[in-house]
Amino acid sequence: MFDSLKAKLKSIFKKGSTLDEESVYKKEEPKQEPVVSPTTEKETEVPEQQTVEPPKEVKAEPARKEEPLPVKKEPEPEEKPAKPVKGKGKRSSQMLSTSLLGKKIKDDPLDDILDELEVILLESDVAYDVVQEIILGVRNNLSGKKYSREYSLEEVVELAVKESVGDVLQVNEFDFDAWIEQQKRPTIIMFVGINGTGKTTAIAKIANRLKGEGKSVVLAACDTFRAGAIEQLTVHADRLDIKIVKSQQEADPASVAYDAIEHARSKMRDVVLIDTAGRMQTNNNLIAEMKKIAKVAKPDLKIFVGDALAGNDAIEQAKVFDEAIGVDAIILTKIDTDAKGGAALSIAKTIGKPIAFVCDGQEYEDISKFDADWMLERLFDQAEA
Ligand SMILES: Nc1nc2c(ncn2[C@@H]2O[C@H](COP(=O)(O)OP(=O)(O)OP(=O)(O)O)[C@@H](O)[C@H]2O)c(=O)[nH]1
Repeated sequence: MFDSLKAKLKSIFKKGSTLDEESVYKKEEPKQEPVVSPTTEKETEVPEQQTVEPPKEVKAEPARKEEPLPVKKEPEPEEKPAKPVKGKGKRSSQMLSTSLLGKKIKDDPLDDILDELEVILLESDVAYDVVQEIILGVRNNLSGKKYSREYSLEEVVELAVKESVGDVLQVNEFDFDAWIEQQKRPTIIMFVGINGTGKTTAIAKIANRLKGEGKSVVLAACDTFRAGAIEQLTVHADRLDIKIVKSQQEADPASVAYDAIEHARSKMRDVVLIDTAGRMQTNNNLIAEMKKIAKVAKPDLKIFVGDALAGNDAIEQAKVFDEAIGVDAIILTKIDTDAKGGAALSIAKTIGKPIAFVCDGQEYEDISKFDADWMLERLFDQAEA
């Protein structure tokens, strides 16, 4: 998963270690007052700096003035924050130097690294606007800042990139489980997307998940365009022992949705999952059909299912469905075979809709809730393994 992007990012972090740095030294011996660096964000070290006063034994030996003890040239106490815990919650600002000593990354080599990062992200199918936002974030995190000597530049660059990517991912998150608990019964969820993206499989995975939580589920086989689609959903319904409402091929899909919802209402079922036809998103009939189903079924949630491998195309498809019926959330499939990660990184930001789940295989259990930490762990922490 995301292997190519991970490997390329790793090469960028390594370049961090060869970055030109300039050491920053104090201009003159500080007096006893602590000097606060402009980049200091926490004053937690102040007490330590105040105790820089001579240790006890010096006080005890005032007479030895004639032979001064060698004064340490570097009395400047470096701040001692905990070593970075790679991953969760770490901010690059915690690596900033709070003392007069530190190191700064020079701007020219930083520009080279950022240029390379831009190419890597674009090659990985990250949407252009999202790439620019990530680059700007990294620049803001690194440029002109003074870092504690405690960290290698490799660590500093990695954390700056990770933080910037995390900011882009954190735009909006969607807790499906919490959401569904607050809904009326039956809750109606409609799935849209072009064919072959894994829509039917994703519906089966969600159905299995809901069933596992004790909810009763009805499937609505509204892809009446393709006979195979009805059969495929029926196979899942049988395997999962879930009710399916279906009709003949070429029946009106909106009427199938209506029947499924009526069935769920009369039998007091919890959730109706509506499968819809695929085809290309540019097909006007398809879009008209989606609008009609949405009008009749009045879904509580409309989920766009996109194939992660499609990269920027998945984003374009999502836009079309969003304009037509208003998408509320996204499921990205086949993430297990996606080396680039571009769609996962940029679809939510570009469409302004959250990724609810990602699917990473063909088994019912191969579905995970998506959030920024999930993505960051796979892109960065596993890259160190
Ligand atoms: N590797 C992998 N394969 C998947 C995943 N999700 C679905 N597939 C496979 O992708 C193929 C298409 O999946 P479907 O669920 O039939 O796709 P669909 O969007 O319903 O397609 P239509 O019925 O043609 O509209 C199937 O072979 C699935 O087993 C996934 O997360 N990972």
